[in-house]
Amino acid sequence: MGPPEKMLLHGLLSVMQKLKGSTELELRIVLLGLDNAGKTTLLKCLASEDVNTITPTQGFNIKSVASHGMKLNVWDIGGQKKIRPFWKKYLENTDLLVYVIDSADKKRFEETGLELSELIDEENLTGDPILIFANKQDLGTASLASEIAEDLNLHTYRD
Ligand SMILES: Nc1nc2c(ncn2[C@@H]2O[C@H](COP(=O)(O)OP(=O)(O)OP(=O)(O)O)[C@@H](O)[C@H]2O)c(=O)[nH]1
Ligand SMILES: [Mg+2]
Repeated sequence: MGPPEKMLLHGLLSVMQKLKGSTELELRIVLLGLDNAGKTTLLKCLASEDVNTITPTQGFNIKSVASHGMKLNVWDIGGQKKIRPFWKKYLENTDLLVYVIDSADKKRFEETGLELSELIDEENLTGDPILIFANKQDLGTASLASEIAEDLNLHTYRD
């Protein structure tokens, strides 16, 4: 697992522990985002698996990872346009949504922002934390997380 994924995992687990208390031992985490954002790569990093043979996800992948005394059931859903209508059905009973963005794909910020705003209207998500992951920060052309937040109007989202 590379340093960014380690930081992500550590950060999100401490947030989840605070939100849910220390009693919750199993969490359902769903990864969503446009195709090519890096969701499957993230899933494989979290599971300490090789990331060199990844192909676009046609349906979904699920992995269970033990970490920080918790069992994380991580769902990675394909982001291609034809799969997006099915995203909603994975949100039921979700503890955390991680929305992954390719920070270097500026021409698709509008598209990813629209998909995100549709997800946020889903009632299955009400009250659940959402983490927006500005992925591919290693690329020279990547936008900063703060620029993405502004582009996607994240400040307009509440609760
Ligand atoms: N440079 C760089 N490339 C990355 C990073 N994460 C993923 N990639 C690359 O981005 C491409 C897409 O990665 P995937 O993990 O397949 O993306 P995905 O979101 O699962 O895509 P779908 O399954 O189609 O929804 C692959 O070529 C990855 O190697 C990253 O942090 N940096
Ligand atoms: Mg994938």
